[in-house]
Amino acid sequence: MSVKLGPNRYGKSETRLVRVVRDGPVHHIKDLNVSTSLSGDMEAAHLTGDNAGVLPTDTQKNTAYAFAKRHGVGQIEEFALLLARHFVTTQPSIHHARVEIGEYAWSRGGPHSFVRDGGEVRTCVVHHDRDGRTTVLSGLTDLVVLNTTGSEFHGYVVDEYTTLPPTTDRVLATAVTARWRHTGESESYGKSYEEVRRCLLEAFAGTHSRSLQQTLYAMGEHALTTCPEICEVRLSMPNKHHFLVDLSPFGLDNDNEVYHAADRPYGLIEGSVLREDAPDAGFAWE
Ligand SMILES: O=c1[nH]c(=O)c2[nH]c(=O)[nH]c2[nH]1
Repeated sequence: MSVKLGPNRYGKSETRLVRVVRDGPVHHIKDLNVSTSLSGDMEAAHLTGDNAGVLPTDTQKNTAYAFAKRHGVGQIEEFALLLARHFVTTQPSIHHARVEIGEYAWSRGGPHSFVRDGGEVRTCVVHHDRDGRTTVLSGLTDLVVLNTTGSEFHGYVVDEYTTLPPTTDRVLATAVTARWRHTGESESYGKSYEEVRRCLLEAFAGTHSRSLQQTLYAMGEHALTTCPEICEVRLSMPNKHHFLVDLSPFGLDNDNEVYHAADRPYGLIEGSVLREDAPDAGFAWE
């Protein structure tokens, strides 16, 4: 039997990096989770154990720390691009770099004191290859949102297993994971991020929803029609079901007031919304 090496990549995942900038008595922090993944001439490493082309994952981690000191950490997309370009341009054996960063937000509690903001994480995924092709995704995870009305679900398929009652007024709640693709390299990733996030929230709150699918599309559409620098939005939204509790055993009615917030199972609604003329995504989503 004959076998061969298929697609492969390697790197250091989840390097936790905190950069403090000491501006006199006022300090600033950036709190990152950096994952690097490299690929290229790795046949020898896999087939014969020859590591001559392998940049150790430990070195990849060190590079992230050294770059945080040397270059500082601005927008996560820019830091990811810096690292990706460095690996590809300095190592002949490395043909492609993927750098993913999550940024945890902290609010100021004092000149040198900070309070972690909720569970929401800003994210990016950057690819760069030796032909100079670069792609940038920005995004967020765990943006938890809830509407107490303005959501219906009815008119769906009913078969012999359907028990779900139709509703014209329900709680709609989800934890949004969103990623959006930049058409080129952006001038201002920070401003772009704030604007896309604002659009997602505005559409979630402002859409009279007949399903989470319809809300998902409205969110992507609003971001794309407002932000010219992006061409595709991918959303993953668990339907965090809120079930009305039957209070009749206690002689109480329940007119959409008391719910059981179930954590599982949950519906998972996922989709992509893109411009008609969006350029080919290439390796952006890999
Ligand atoms: O918005 C919804 N979409 C569905 O596809 C679905 N399925 C379900 O049971 N509840 C819901 N809600």
